[in-house]
Amino acid sequence: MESVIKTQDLTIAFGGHVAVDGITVDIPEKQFTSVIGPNGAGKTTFFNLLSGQLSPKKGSITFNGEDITKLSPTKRTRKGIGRSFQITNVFPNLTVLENVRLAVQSKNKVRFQMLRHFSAYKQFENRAMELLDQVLLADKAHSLANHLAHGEKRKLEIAMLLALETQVLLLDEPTAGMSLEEVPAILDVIRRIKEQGDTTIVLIEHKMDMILDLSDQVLVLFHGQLLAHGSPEEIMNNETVQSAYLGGLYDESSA
Ligand SMILES: Nc1ncnc2c1ncn2[C@@H]1O[C@H](COP(=O)(O)OP(=O)(O)OP(=O)(O)O)[C@@H](O)[C@H]1O
Repeated sequence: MESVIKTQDLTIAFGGHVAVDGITVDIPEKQFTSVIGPNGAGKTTFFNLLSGQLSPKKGSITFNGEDITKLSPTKRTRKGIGRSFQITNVFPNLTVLENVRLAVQSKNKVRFQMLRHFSAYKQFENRAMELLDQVLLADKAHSLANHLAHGEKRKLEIAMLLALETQVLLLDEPTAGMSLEEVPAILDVIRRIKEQGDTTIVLIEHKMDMILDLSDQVLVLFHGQLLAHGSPEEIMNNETVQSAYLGGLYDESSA
């Protein structure tokens, strides 16, 4: 299987604290990779290194074989690594549909003047509607963005991210802060993207049932290091993982 992202000895420290410590890993193309680990394990920092928000102290990242270690977040997005909060340029006083249409336009690098052609405008709007359908938010297309509930805002972010049509999606706890009723809809959205089969998805999550259900590969971080990686079954049966982390977590979540 081809790797789309490879990291080599990726390391970053904040002060004396090594938050990501020598991570060497392959993210396979068109697969679903989850990143798990206890609080403070370095998951978000690892994402920040992949998306370019942070620069490593040591090590490298390649994307489709090209060294991107020194590229800015914007350049990485253009190359095909999309991360939801990078594009959270949600305009609160525009409608949901207008927000997604603007994201579609930005992907197509279309300036305002071109929109005088009604057909171009309509084409982008249709694409935006398709995306809203995909994230189960079509019924809110004409609501103002700032009138959305928290879970709906996360769906809008995902629609805007999908508008960029990046090869890789980095999703950092997409269900965080959601009410229990909102979670299944987001799960559904993520499952649909996975089932379409052309996107590489990397997900940080704490919800183990979600990870076991969706993942092809699981990376376990612990104190900034890659403790284990493998299929969900391999991870569940890995004794080191169980004693370091999963045992406690599972007891907690099934209690
Ligand atoms: N900008 C920063 N400055 C200083 N320390 C930081 C910074 N970002 C992260 N850290 C520290 O690095 C470590 C890893 O943090 P990180 O947020 O990556 O963990 P995480 O696995 O995503 O945790 P959580 O599950 O709680 O989100 C933590 O000890 C955190 O306090």
